[in-house]
Amino acid sequence: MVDQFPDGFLWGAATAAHQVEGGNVNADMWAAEWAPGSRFAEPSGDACDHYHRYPEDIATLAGLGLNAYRFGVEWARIEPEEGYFSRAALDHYRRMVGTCLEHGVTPVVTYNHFTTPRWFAAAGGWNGTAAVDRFARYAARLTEHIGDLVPWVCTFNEPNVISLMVHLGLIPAAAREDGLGLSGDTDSQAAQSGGSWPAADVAVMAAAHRKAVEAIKSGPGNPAVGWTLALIDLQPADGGEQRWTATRQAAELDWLDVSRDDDFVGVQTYTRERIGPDGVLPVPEGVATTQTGWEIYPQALGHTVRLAAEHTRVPVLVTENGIATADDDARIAYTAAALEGLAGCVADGVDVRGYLHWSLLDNFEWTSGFAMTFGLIAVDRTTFARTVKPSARRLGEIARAGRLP
Ligand SMILES: O=C(O)[C@H](O)[C@@H](O)[C@H](O)[C@H](O)CO
Repeated sequence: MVDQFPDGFLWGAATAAHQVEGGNVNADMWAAEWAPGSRFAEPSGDACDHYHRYPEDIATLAGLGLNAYRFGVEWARIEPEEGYFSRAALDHYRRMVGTCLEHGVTPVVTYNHFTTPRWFAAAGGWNGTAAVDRFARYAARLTEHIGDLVPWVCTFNEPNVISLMVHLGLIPAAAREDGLGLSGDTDSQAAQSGGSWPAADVAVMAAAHRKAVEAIKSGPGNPAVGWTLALIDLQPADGGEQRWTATRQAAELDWLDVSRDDDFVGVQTYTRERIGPDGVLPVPEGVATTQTGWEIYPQALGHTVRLAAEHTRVPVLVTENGIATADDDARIAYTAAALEGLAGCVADGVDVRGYLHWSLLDNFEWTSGFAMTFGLIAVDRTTFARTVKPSARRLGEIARAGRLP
């Protein structure tokens, strides 16, 4: 069994601003959580209060033996009103980066993880005329303030997520048109779940990404820049070859094409979907699934990392991988099997730079609320007290050893 990882490999965990910080009142998503008929199981509210407790959480991550932390910056805090940039918020995120560096933890910073300021969503979101310039201006202003300290920047988290859900038939094609801007079209599922999720059109998101990369590259520091992609391990089932080819091309390969001009591609994988002639096949009876109803299929990661590397020819960073479960032994087994697949990639010469587990904390899983527990650390929903799970210690041991047990 191959089990070795290269020196300097990034071992860590990931979070997103809206899912852990709390009190994100200027975000489009916040409004949608409280809207009548909202699709959210519950509002994010204080989430994990990470906005205040990040020093403790980063210290815990470092104490476990992990050396990297992927977190998101909340645009709605940085630019609560169009053209007005909050110095206090910029300073907050510079302190977060500083806290990572103090603990010898490499910060991997995501500039946009689904949520946007209300004013941006109200202006049509990603299909709004000035979306590209607005995002680039925000990226430039943020880079000016933290760029000198940040070695890894993800412009977008899963810009292909809506495209993937549309092509897998998980949300209505209508989402393709309105780009989930606040078009007032409350019928479309995603519109009810609020805000401006990424546009389904790769060209729209690629344009915003490319202009942001230029802004970041012309700022202080010399970060590696890329975006992260939701890569489900799509597999053709009997008679599904044609549909599989079309789905993979539109929802994954077209987006990977964009990464060819980047410093790296962030791979985010949890499971597989089998594509039959009429679409996604249900998980067979008796096959183990997660709290989210996904098949427990850790082998998916090795498959998608190989796909991303072969298709882009750029280094791969695993920016998300994990399992929603209350059974922490299942999390330990899942992570070990996923890492085995990743070690196989490394042994075959695939340029993999790191593994960031989703998630550092049990957190706000969007419309599912807090019921889905992906965390290496449990969070008491009343006191916010943190409890480190055995899976966190196990990942720390693997990180320290740089190899699988
Ligand atoms: O994929 C996403 O939607 C995000 O990147 C995360 O925000 C999720 O919480 C995670 O993937 C588990 O679903």
